[in-house]
Amino acid sequence: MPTVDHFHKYPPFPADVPVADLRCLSFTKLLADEESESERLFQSCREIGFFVVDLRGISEGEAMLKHAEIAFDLNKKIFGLDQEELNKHAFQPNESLFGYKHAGSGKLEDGSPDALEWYNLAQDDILGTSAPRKHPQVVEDSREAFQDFFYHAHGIICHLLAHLDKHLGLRRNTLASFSPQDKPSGSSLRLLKNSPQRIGSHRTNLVGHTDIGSMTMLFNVLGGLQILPAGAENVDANWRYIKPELGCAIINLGDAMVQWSGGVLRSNMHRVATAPGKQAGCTRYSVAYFVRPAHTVLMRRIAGGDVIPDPEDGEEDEDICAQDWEKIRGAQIVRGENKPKSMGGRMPKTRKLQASR
Ligand SMILES: O=C(O)CCC(=O)C(=O)O
Ligand SMILES: [Fe+2]
Repeated sequence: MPTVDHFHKYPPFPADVPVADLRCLSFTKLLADEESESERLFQSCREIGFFVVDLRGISEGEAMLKHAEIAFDLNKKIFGLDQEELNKHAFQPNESLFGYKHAGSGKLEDGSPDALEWYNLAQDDILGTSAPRKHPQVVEDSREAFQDFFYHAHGIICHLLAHLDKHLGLRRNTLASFSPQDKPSGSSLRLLKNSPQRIGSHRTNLVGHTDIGSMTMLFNVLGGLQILPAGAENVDANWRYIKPELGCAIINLGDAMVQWSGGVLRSNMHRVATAPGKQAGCTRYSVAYFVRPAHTVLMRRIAGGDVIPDPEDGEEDEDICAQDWEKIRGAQIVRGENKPKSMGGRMPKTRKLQASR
C-alpha cells in the first residue's frame, strides 16, 4: 500500500523470490491518454489480466492512496475487535457474502481449511443503494470514510475501463455503464487479514481463484499474493509473487470481462500464500475493491465492432443477468463443479497488436 510509513514498518520484500513480471503503468499518463501507456494497459489485460498502477504525482491518485491508507487503519481496528464481536457479524454463505469470514471457513485445493479472515462491506449498503446492514460500531462510525473510498476507487476504475472501451472498439463509457454506483450490484470492499505464519512456511492461505466481477483494485503492503503465469501448470513451483510497490495499486480483471469481451480480456488465477522471507512473521492486511456489474446487466459478449470475436461453432452466448450468473458461478465453485482456471487471452478479431512492453 501507499505510504512510505506503512512500507517501512515491515521487513522488506526479499530480493530472491520468483516474482511476476507485471507492467507498472503511470496513472498520470493514463489520465493524459498517452497512447503507448494505454497500449500497455490493453496488452496487460489480454496477456496477464493483472497490472500495477502508480497513483503518485497526481491529485486524484494521491487522494486514492489516502483513502487506501484510511482503509488499512480501519482494517486493523476491525480485526482488533474481540472474536465474539466479529462472530456476531459472520457472513451466511447461502444468503450473502457480506460481513465477517473467519479463518478456515473456506477450503484449499486439498480440502484443508484456508487461513484468511476478511470483513466484506457491500457497496450498496455503504452508498445507500440497499437497506443498511448492521456492523460493529467501528464500521458504523466510519461509514463516511468508506463512502469516500467507494467513490474514489470507482472513479479510478472508470478511467481504466475507458481505455479498454477504446481498445475493444466500444463507445466510451460502455464498460463503466455496466457498473454504475447507484444501481444494486455485488460490488464490495474487502478488508483482509492473515495472521503471522512460521518463517519459511509455504502454506497457501487463500485458495487459487479468479475474481468473478469486472475489475479489482487491490492494495498490498506485504507480499503473499501470487499469480499463475499463462500456460503454466498449477503446481507450487510455477506460482509467482506479486511484489507490492509503494504508491501503487494492483489491478486485475475478473471473469465478467472475459464474458463481455468474447474471451479477449484475461481473468487470471491468483492466490494468497504466506508472505516471503521475514514478512511471514507479520500480520498481513490487504484491501480490495471488487467491482461487479449491476444485477440486471446481461453477461453476453458485446456484439458488433471489429475487435470482439464472434462466437465460434458450438459457442453460445446466454442472456443471463449478472445476479443470476454470479449465483450460479458461486454455487458451482462451492460444489467443486467448476474448478477455477484462468480464462481469456484470445486474439481480437482484426486489430493489429503492437509489440511494445
Ligand atoms: O489479499 C490479497 O492480496 C488478495 C485477495 C484476493 O485475491 C481476494 O480476496 O479475492
Ligand atoms: Fe481475488
